[in-house]
Amino acid sequence: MAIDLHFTKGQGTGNDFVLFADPEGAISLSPEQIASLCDRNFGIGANGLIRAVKSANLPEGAASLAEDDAAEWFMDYHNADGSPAEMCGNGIRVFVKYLLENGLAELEQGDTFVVGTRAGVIDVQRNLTGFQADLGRWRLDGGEPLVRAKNLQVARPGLGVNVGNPHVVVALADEEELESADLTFIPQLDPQPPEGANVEFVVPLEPLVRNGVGHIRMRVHERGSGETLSCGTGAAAAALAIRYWAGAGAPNQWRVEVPGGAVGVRMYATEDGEHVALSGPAELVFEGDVTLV
Ligand SMILES: N[C@@H](CCC[C@H](N)C(=O)O)C(=O)O
Repeated sequence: MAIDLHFTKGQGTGNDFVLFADPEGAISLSPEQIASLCDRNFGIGANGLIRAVKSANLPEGAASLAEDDAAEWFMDYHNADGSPAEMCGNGIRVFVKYLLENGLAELEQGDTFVVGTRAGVIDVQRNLTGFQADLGRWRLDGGEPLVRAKNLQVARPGLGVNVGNPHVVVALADEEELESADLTFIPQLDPQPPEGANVEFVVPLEPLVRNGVGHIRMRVHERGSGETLSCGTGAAAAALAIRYWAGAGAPNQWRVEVPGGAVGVRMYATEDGEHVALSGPAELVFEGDVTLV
């Protein structure tokens, strides 16, 4: 049966998404249908697909409502290849912007909007550059696999960081090396994490710390999507890894440059452990209608 979708294209620092509203949870797309919508040659083109669905109307939403009954909306995120992902740091800002612009939610300055995701309930607030999302408690997870990428002469030790979804961060020598890495191929991890991982290649900028803020530049190969212009959770993982390697005295606030712009990362203590928050812009670009046959 054909499926008619009214969609919106959105982006945050060049990480781009196809969004559509399905409050009742009535539209179930196959991985192949999602991949065809995200295809840049044969579809709309995007790094991922976001379905806005009421938490009450999908099985994963029950955990969100149990965590916080204000989590009315669930961000059902899929990568460009159709695989589901736990979280998307750039996507959640675009998701909230989409709900607000379409009159599906309200958010006053200073208030917090809560969103259900497969990584738990995420708090989002407006700020000067767009939105800030509290990604919650982060953890070192995934060990220190060796990372190989085309054009990098030797394998490098990475650091596994989980910020709701899995990442491996690798520090490169300098910007020349960062530029020359060929990310059209999936970076090889040894050992390979069973769930796969997003892989961030990072260099510190000079000077690393300015006015108490750390500065790094990153490129990313996203699990299920390939190289993208930005990855919000990846930026958070990269800042956490660089701070870990830098040791005591490293800042808790970072500016992460990505090919599509820059995002902010902040680590702060809470009663339930250290959280990491991500801030950056969100933009809705165009709308359209598509029929999936
Ligand atoms: N681009 C996202 C991350 C999207 C999910 C990721 N590819 C995964 O599979 O974990 C971001 O901005 O965080």
